Amino acid sequence: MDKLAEIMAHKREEIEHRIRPVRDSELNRLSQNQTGKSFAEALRARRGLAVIAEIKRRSPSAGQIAELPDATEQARKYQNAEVDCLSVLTDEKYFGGSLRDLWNVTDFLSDHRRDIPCLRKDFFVHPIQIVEAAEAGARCILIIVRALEDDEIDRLYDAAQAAGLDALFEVHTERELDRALEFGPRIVGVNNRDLSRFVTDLAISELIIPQMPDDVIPVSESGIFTPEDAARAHACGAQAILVGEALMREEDPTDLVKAFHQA
Ligand SMILES: O=C(O)c1ccccc1NCC(=O)[C@H](O)[C@H](O)COP(=O)(O)O
Repeated sequence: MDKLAEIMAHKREEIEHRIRPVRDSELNRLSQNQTGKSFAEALRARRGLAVIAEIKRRSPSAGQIAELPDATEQARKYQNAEVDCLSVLTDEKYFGGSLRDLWNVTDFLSDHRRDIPCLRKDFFVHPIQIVEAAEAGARCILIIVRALEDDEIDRLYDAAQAAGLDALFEVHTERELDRALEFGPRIVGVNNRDLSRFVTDLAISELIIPQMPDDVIPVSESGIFTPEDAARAHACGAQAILVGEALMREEDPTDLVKAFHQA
């Protein structure tokens, strides 16, 4: 079984005991709690290349990346570095994150009056995860096109919109982009990493991003380490990059974020 399929199978099992019906009225109530900029607005507000900085302790491809007892320490570094959005990995088994991390990070940001929208980075299969994301203060969820059936994508995107959240549609091939566009997404990320084989290649963004329509915000994700990598993403049309490992390995990510913004 490839790694993404293994993770999705685990996720379906993990959330089984939390599944319950999620009504539109509950999602609409959650949408009324949203304050500040949406995820899409924060990406559009940046002149130059926007940076979505990820809090990522470990991953299946890289192994251990950072010892991080408290996710808010990384959020503080990212806030000081003036990133545009955060991505908080909440999967425990494969990435060492938790929903508690997301709660802590969004509490930290609101205590410091910082309007930095957060993505709940997890493997979404059911609207209950969207309820959890909205309750924990996320402004965006992830839809991995390859991992889901059309009816699941429909259900997740409807629920996200009803809860007032954006959705980052993630694709890795031209066919997946065609599928994603059927749902009218506002934000589409091209994952440069093949999640089955863990080969990372920025040429995937260079192939797919130019094919996106003008009303979509294109994001290049994974394998971006240097300002030159960011410049490649920007040159092919990315409005934003999503970066985990490179920023997590910096003691102070400020200079690297600045270089990414200017790439
Ligand atoms: O990163 C992995 O090894 C991975 C494996 C299987 C599923 C998802 C995976 N990563 C999720 C991501 O999309 C990345 O964390 C994100 O794009 C940042 O990537 P990077 O800058 O290369 O850390």
